[in-house]
Amino acid sequence: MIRLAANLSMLFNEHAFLDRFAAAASAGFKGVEYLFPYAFDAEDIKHVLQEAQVEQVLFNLPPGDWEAGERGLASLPGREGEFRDSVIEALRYAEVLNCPRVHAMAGLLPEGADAATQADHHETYLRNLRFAAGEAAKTGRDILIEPINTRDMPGFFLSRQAQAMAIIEVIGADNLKLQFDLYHCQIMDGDLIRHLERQFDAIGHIQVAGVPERHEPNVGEVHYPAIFERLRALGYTGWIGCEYRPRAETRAGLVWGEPWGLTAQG
Ligand SMILES: O=C(O)C(=O)[C@@H](O)CO
Ligand SMILES: [Mg+2]
Repeated sequence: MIRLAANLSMLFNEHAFLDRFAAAASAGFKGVEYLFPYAFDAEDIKHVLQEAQVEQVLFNLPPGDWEAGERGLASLPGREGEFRDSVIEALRYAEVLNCPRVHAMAGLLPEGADAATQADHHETYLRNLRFAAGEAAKTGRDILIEPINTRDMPGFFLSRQAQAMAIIEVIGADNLKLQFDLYHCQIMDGDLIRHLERQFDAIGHIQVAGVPERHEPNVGEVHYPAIFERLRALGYTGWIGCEYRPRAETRAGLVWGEPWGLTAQG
């Protein structure tokens, strides 16, 4: 069964944030995800989720100073206290929103980072992810890590699928999983279906977008019907987050999703 979630940081931006939940539901989405809930009271978001009858499927931990260019704290040496606070805060929202998983963004390496600095980030990342997985396990939630392409996010610490899989393996926590974003994988690693098959057991969430412009999935070089078919054959029962920038009005561009229950006409 293909279950599609609307990424409300990118889709339905024609509406104010709290109105995007109903807009997504009326287009056929059963779940929603977005970057961050923290500018809103958790109870207010819970209310719009319930009104729209959609599930909250994912959001990110507080990422540090986003406006100043920070992109997560999980691998940043010296920021461990802030990272721990971010885990607690995200899990507090997850509890209210009944969200089973949260994404811990890795953060950026300093420009020109030498091998010692990279090793320091790696060790910090491992320690922080162990802490996060331990805290999340207390309420039965998953922590996700996502390789992100370094064209969009230069310096992002976690950029390759193999790196993420090695980290998941070395930590060995059942609730530390891969956020498999096919858009990033296509740019950095390619070979999407083989990655999907090899990594299947580690996948906690999937995201899609057209490549290379990050528009609708039917625009660009990736043939998503073949990927959705393989997911179905593999027995994937998780969510697929639609994390792309619509070329024009969100609803008009949903034609690509009609075979999977979305409706392009309002
Ligand atoms: O950019 C992406 O891709 C995401 O999934 C965001 O949550 C940033 O990690
Ligand atoms: Mg993503």
